[in-house]
Amino acid sequence: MLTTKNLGYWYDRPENSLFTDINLEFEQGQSYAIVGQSGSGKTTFLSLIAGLEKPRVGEIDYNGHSINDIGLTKYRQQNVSIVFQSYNLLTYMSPLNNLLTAMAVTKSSHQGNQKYAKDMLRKLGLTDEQMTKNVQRLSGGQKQRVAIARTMCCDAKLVVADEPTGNLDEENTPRSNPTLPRNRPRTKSLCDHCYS
Ligand SMILES: Nc1ncnc2c1ncn2[C@@H]1O[C@H](COP(=O)(O)OP(=O)(O)OP(=O)(O)O)[C@@H](O)[C@H]1O
Repeated sequence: MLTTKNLGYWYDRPENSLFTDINLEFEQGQSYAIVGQSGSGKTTFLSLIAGLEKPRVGEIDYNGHSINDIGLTKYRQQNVSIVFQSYNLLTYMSPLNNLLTAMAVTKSSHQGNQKYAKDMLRKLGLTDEQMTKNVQRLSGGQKQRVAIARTMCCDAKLVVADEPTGNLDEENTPRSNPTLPRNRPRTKSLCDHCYS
């Protein structure tokens, strides 16, 4: 379980806090959606629970241990996989090599298993031809699907996805495609002025 305790964050000055006193519990095996207006701090909040940034105030516990005490790098390496808004793919490589590299770096149980990586890319709708050409030659939606496939290959205990379907068409989003995960997210507003 992941718990946030009185979480607060600001970039420049404390009086410009993006959010304060965020107390949430995320249970194992569940999907959650964080919703809010543009600029309300969703990406910032995700970067805190992914261990990319330290909170200014409060604490994040993972299975009863402060992620600060675990060490943010260790916490990330052992538990977290991130689907970034901007994909963060290795642009000089093919989709397949992106997956194989991530599987090696994270010591995935599927490390070195090309068939597993290819099957995952196929599941996400990439053709055999697309998976071996440079990722720079893919569309935004195709890159996003590679980023999702990469996450699925890495045995992560916690997947943090920032607008993972933002560049996908209707057919490739869970709402309209019954073959994609349909876990209904529990919706929570990030802060008072957000809508849900
Ligand atoms: N590195 C930074 N330095 C200073 N301010 C930042 C930085 N990153 C984000 N901000 C500001 O913090 C606020 C929240 O940004 P964030 O990206 O977390 O919002 P968001 O809710 O994810 O937005 P969107 O839905 O538009 O992606 C914004 O006003 C943004 O300008």
